[in-house]
Amino acid sequence: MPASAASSSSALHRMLAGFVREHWRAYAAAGGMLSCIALLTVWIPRQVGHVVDALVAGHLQGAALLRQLGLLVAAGLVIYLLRAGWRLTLFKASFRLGARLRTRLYARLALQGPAWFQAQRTGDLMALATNDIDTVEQAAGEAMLAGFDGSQTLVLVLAMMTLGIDWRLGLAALLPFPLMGGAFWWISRHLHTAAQDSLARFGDLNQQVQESLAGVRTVRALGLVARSEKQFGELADRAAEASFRSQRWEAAYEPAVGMTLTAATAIALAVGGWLVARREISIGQLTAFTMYLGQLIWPMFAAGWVMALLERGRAAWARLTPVLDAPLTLADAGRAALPSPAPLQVEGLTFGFPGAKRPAVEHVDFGLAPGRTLGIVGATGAGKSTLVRLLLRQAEPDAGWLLLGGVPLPELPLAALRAHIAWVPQEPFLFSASVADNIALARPGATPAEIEAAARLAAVHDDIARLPEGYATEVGERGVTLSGGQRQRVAIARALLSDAPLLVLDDALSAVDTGTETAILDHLRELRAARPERSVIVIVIAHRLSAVMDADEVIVLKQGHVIERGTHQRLLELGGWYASQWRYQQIEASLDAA
Ligand SMILES: Nc1ncnc2c1ncn2[C@@H]1O[C@H](COP(=O)(O)OP(=O)(O)OP(=O)(O)O)[C@@H](O)[C@H]1O
Repeated sequence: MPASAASSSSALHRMLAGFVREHWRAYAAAGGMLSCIALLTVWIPRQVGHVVDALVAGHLQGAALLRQLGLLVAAGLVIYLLRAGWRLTLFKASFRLGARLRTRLYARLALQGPAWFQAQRTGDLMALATNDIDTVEQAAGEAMLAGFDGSQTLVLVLAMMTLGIDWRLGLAALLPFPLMGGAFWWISRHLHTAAQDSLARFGDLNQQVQESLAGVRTVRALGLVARSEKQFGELADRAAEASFRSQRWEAAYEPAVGMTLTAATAIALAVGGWLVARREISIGQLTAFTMYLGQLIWPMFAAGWVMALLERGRAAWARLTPVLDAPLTLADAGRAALPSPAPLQVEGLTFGFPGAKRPAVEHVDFGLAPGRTLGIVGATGAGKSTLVRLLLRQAEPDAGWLLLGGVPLPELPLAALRAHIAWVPQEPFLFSASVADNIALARPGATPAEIEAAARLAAVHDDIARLPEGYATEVGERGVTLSGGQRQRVAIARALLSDAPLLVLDDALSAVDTGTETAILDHLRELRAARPERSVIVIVIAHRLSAVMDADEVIVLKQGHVIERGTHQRLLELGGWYASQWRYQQIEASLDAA
């Protein structure tokens, strides 16, 4: 076995052992049921042997015969019930492992920053969350129990064959088995590599699906459908081939079992026939012996199956652990409580994306008291969204501080920080759910009246009322497609409903017209005037300066630096970038109106 396979195998075993220890009751219950099944299973041939011998000798008739047969049927029924019982008990536990791994993966992803995601492929991460975790789950469920069941059946059946019937016959029939062990070892080695390759190809295919779907409009518009189809076809073929190779190695277990058992049966009949002729064993005993041989099929198949499941589990675990154990780009160790109201303080903030020539923001300072509004403007690429990323702790600053309520952000629990901020990005995401559910996302218990009130504030109520089923209309991937401006306003309604004390509109009004923009900003102002005690901080990032003209302070960013700051009036007087941009936008607006 290659070194990597060996280390992934021991890592998988360690993880599974920990899980079994934790859920020992479920495993013990399932193991107990399997032991009863095994005992009953070996009892049946022995009983059949006695019945055959008694029939041959003419001792068994009438009610006694019926009773014996009834006992056999009852044993079959109990076996059936116990089999259903262990499956239910065990699979419940292994599904829990799958759910736990998915949660762990998800929690890990939530704590990684942009630099880490840049090095990952979305399709691969999706494959890990689905296919690879399913595979590990099978190793914790089917593989563990089939392994346990197979081994105990093997021990019991062998004991019955050698000690219960005749040890010479038992040993002779076992002669072909070491050959099968060798074949299993050889098949497993190849299966590990094939399984790893198959999982990786599935990841590639997933990645292509993800990219194709995300870029389907571009692909169509550029007339690249044929090229994209060809690429997809090639990856699908490769994934199918890799899966086939893995299945082929799995299938190789079966003939190895079949050939071994045929050889063992031939030897048993020859040696057994000789022993019967010498009257050292009875015909009934030979019958029972061949039945026992038949019962070895299950442990043999179980061994092949378990090996296949474990090899696939190891391959999947080897792909999962680098993601699960990747060093976090964001630590979530903060335990400080967030004071309320919490002013925001930004001091000497500097951050550069990995590999970038210059920082995206550099030495940025500003302070925002509760209840105040800050406008952030600047040319595209000036660093506006990067500031928000740092505020949401999607990335860590290289230097400087962000403090909320006087507490540096890393000292706050990440969940508390993110719950404190309602962030509306330029291209908000709507989930496949109703409009109402999308708005209520941040406050699932919100009443329809509260949802509607938020939609009115975001100036989207009338648009929603015109949808086929109003607020119940499904939107997102599987529903009605809303326009960019409608999506932005639904997201603003979602943010307003959340009641978070810090609202960030990150170019979130870019797709709405100036009239609607004014209406939303007026609503916001009225809302804050009506509830001054909430003292919400608002940060408005915009290209259109009309969106920030009422802010308490506006900062102008250029190449990551604050080049101008002040109120709208003060900036106009300054006669710099803001003033010329304002004049330009005024002319543009009057031309549009004309
Ligand atoms: N994920 C990233 N990786 C590397 N560089 C990035 C990344 N995101 C942004 N940048 C760079 O950081 C700088 C600031 O980008 P940012 O998105 O903050 O600008 P912005 O002012 O919000 O621009 P826009 O108005 O176009 O949204 C730009 O030079 C941009 O190219």
